[in-house]
Amino acid sequence: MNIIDISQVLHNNIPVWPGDTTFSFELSWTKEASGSVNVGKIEMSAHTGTHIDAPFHFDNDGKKVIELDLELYIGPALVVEKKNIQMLSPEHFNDVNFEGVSRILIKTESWIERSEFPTSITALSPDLAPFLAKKGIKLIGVDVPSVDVLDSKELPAHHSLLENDIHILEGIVLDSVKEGIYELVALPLPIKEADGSPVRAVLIER
Ligand SMILES: N[C@@H](CC(=O)c1ccccc1NC=O)C(=O)O
Ligand SMILES: [Zn+2]
Ligand SMILES: [Zn+2]
Repeated sequence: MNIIDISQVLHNNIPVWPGDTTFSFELSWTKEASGSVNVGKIEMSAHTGTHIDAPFHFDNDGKKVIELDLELYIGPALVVEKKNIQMLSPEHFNDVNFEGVSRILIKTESWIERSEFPTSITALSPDLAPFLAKKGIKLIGVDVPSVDVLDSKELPAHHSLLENDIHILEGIVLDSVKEGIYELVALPLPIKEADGSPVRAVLIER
């Protein structure tokens, strides 16, 4: 089985949303101190690295991570390249064949220097969601930290995706992935109350 890891590596210098909790992993007990084991402690924002958004992230009445259907995060996914576009809208997807897939992963390559949080990214136009929903899409993944422009407070793309029943995967790494259909596995952790969750996202070549 050929597995392509499309997850960002979590480390103590991983960039996070400006002002958000920084990522930290440290040993709270060492083998030397405890006499038996190393025990790690993690502190992080739910929106660090490769992660999913639960609707509760931007809608107080929205579903939390624990309520999400795991089927969304396992199954065929189409990878498409859409480079050098500021705002993706339906016209950019006229050439795409959506047959047999309910998940689409977009390789924008608009965040190249991943050691720093980006200053601008390819975002989604709010009218893309109804278009993708008509094509049968239930999950969208992007290689950037957000589906909206970074300074947006209204988050029109997030809301439009939710209204159209499309779930969000952010921060995937598609640098070495070619266009085509793969099996995606990107399961969120069952964190009660969470608005999002880090995932280990992989593509399986078929
Ligand atoms: N929408 C972004 C995260 C986001 O907007 C955010 C994350 C942490 C702290 C503040 C944020 N947005 C503030 O306007 C995401 O889904 O990851
Ligand atoms: Zn997020
Ligand atoms: Zn988001």
